Amino acid sequence: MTQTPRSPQVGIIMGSDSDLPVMQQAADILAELAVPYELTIVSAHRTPKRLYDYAQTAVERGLRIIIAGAGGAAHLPGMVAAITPLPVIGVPVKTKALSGLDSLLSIVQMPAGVPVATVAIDGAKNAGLLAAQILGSADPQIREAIARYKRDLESVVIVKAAQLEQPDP
Ligand SMILES: Nc1c(C(=O)O)ncn1[C@@H]1O[C@H](COP(=O)(O)O)[C@@H](O)[C@H]1O
Repeated sequence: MTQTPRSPQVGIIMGSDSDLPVMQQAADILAELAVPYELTIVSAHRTPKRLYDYAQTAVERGLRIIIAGAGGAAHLPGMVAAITPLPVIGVPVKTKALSGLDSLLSIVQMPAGVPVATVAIDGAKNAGLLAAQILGSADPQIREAIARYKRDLESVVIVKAAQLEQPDP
């Protein structure tokens, strides 16, 4: 399991290593914001016992939020949410056959009582940001890192707008 040095607060899981190019974006933004995370592969379909153990021990291992990404018949986020009391953010991973609409609908259409906060198809970066924002609501250091990130985002757009508005020499 890939881990940052401090005890992880966010668990990032995915159904297959083929999801890694997408799910790595959640890890990257958490690293940028200095939020400790762990990252591994867990599948409701292929490793049901591992899924149960992961979700069942998440709280005692110190996790505060779980980001779960999967493609196709993406049952992983919902099954994790069924087992753990922690908030779960679902990432629908784009598929070849149905462009990720299958993943999106599998994750977003949860029955009442078992929510999964679902981001856009391949929206792993936003999943990481959302996890940091949830943690930041009770952690001033993370909140400040998010505020800094937003200021940077704004500056980039302002600079681009200024370049665009400049008359041709
Ligand atoms: N949707 C799930 C689950 C699950 O929901 O438990 N486990 C694997 N998968 C998905 O199957 C797709 C194809 O997997 P492979 O590339 O390994 O064949 C992946 O996007 C994975 O998330």
